[in-house]
Amino acid sequence: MVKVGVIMGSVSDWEVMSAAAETLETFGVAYEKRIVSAHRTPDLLAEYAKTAKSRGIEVIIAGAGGAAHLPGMVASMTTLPVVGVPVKSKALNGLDSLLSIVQMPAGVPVATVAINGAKNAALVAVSILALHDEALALALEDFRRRQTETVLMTELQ
Ligand SMILES: Nc1c(C(=O)O)ncn1[C@@H]1O[C@H](COP(=O)(O)O)[C@@H](O)[C@H]1O
Repeated sequence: MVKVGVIMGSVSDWEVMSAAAETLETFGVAYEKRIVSAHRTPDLLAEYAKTAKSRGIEVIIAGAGGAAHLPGMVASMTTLPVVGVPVKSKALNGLDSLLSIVQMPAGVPVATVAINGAKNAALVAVSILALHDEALALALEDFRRRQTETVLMTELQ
């Protein structure tokens, strides 16, 4: 059953957002990926956000660039946790994306990761799901252990 919704404002975001998909696949988390835009497909956005919970989605990862209203608008229409990924823009290097996602008014949160931080967005989703999934929790601990080992074993040339 699909647990995570990975949505993005444009097909052009996929280059960045595919890292979230790959990470979810590594952990065996079922996800769906969709293009949904607050600006270009506002009705679809409302439908997606309002039906996600009843469809069994537990976390939404939303990536967008520039005037990145998508994550905040989704968050306004669901009580599911929404993780926002500011996608690096050409004009302002993603600072516009970051600020428009992170500066939410109190009461409607978007958990915002770094510019192009799609991998970390997936890891946030995994850690949320792991709260009630023992196997996933063990896999996450194992991931962290292996990551630490890799750093400790790395020798500078
Ligand atoms: N920020 C948004 C939204 C939204 O927030 O609803 N919809 C599309 N976009 C963004 O526009 C950028 C350029 O899109 P195009 O490459 O399609 O012109 C993308 O990074 C997308 O996320």
